[in-house]
Amino acid sequence: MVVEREKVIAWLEENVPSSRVQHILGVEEMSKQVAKVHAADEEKAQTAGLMHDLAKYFPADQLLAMAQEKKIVIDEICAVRPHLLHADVSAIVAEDTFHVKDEEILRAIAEHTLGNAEMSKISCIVFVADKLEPNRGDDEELNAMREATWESLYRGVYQVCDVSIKKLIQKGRPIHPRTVATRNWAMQATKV
Ligand SMILES: Nc1ncnc2c1ncn2[C@@H]1O[C@H](COP(=O)(O)OP(=O)(O)O)[C@@H](O)[C@H]1O
Repeated sequence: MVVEREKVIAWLEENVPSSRVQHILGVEEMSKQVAKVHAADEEKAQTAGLMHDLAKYFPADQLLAMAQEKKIVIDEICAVRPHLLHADVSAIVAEDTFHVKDEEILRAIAEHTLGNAEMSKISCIVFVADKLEPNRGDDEELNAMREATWESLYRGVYQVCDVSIKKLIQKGRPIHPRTVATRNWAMQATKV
């Protein structure tokens, strides 16, 4: 593995609640499996899955300060909801604390919540695994997205975007435009 897995798990056990560690391990495993099915680098997918939520429980002021220090663009929605920066900040922790240098892994961590148009396969894999790993539950909607993902990674991505957008609308929350761009891109990508 690119990083020392046991060290990351020990760090997570200190910094996130045990239910979140279970989710993270679920994302790690599902990322590896999806990578295998879709002929992507399994080790990179697994590493990005393991590290995607390092900063999940950092307080808002810490997320904002770390993002500012690294010159990450803090747009209007992230300014109002700094929690969305946990993805970018997790990539910072992966690089600074665990010395991850691989750009594809770092991008996959940074893109796991909002997605991005033109995502790499590794980014797509972590994006869907975060929403679909087994600890997320077992209802019809989740299972349909899982089926789609095994058949076509891009179909999985756009279906996950659809459901995320639908849930944000139901809760009356703002929708980050990057997730809309991700949906449109992934939908197009299923046709080529
Ligand atoms: N595309 C988006 N636009 C705006 N808010 C979002 C978007 N995606 C997720 N969120 C919000 O960000 C928070 C964290 O999302 P996420 O990391 O996916 O949640 P979790 O892993 O805890 O289920 C949630 O409150 C969610 O509503």
